[in-house]
Amino acid sequence: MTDGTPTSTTDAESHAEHPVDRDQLSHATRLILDAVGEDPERDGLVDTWERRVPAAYEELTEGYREAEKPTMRTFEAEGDDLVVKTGIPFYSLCEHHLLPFHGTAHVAYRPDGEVVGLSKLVRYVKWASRRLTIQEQLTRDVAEGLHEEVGADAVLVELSATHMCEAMRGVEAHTTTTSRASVGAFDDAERQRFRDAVAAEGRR
Ligand SMILES: Nc1nc2c(ncn2[C@@H]2O[C@H](COP(=O)(O)OP(=O)(O)OP(=O)(O)O)[C@@H](O)[C@H]2O)c(=O)[nH]1
Ligand SMILES: [Zn+2]
Repeated sequence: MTDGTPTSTTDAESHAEHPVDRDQLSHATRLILDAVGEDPERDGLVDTWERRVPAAYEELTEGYREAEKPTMRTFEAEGDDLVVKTGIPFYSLCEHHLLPFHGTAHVAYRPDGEVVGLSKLVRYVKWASRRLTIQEQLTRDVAEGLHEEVGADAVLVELSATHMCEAMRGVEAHTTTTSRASVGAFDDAERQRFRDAVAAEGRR
């Protein structure tokens, strides 16, 4: 359980609203190509630094921009039974190597008079993932973000991910890392229900 606050500070609130500077991204990409011994002017690479990489980075860092945050419409609903959603795919970038880590998110929340559209849980995880971060921080960002957005009593989040910085380079091991974060309290029966739902997802 990730109860402490991770040292990484990648939550959206810690960043001023900052539009992407496409020219700078283009310049930086050209420098990287040059630095690794490529010819940025060869046919196959001109569009890469001029257009493709800047556009890709703009998309992959949408999580810094509140304007891109999904609208979390809620509906009044009676009852406080746990809502559990498993198997949400996500893709993020590690802040250490700028390489992807990706996997599956599972979220649960106890409603407090309101529920949120189910697709919004998926959209929120995808949006929050689009930052440079570490897995533990992303897990906490999703838990705290959903708590605030949904107005839920309590939120529980589990992420399972594979890190390309471990798989493609460095230790060169394709492993799975699991992290959890929660806001509010859950009783034993609720935790068991969450574990059962996650386990059932793993068997699908
Ligand atoms: N806790 C945590 N560590 C991560 C995450 N993503 C990458 N790392 C680790 O960050 C560490 C960075 O270690 P450093 O020694 O600073 O960098 P490095 O020399 O590139 O390390 P190696 O990857 O071991 O080659 C590595 O152990 C990575 O596996 C993450 O999401 N959470
Ligand atoms: Zn990394």
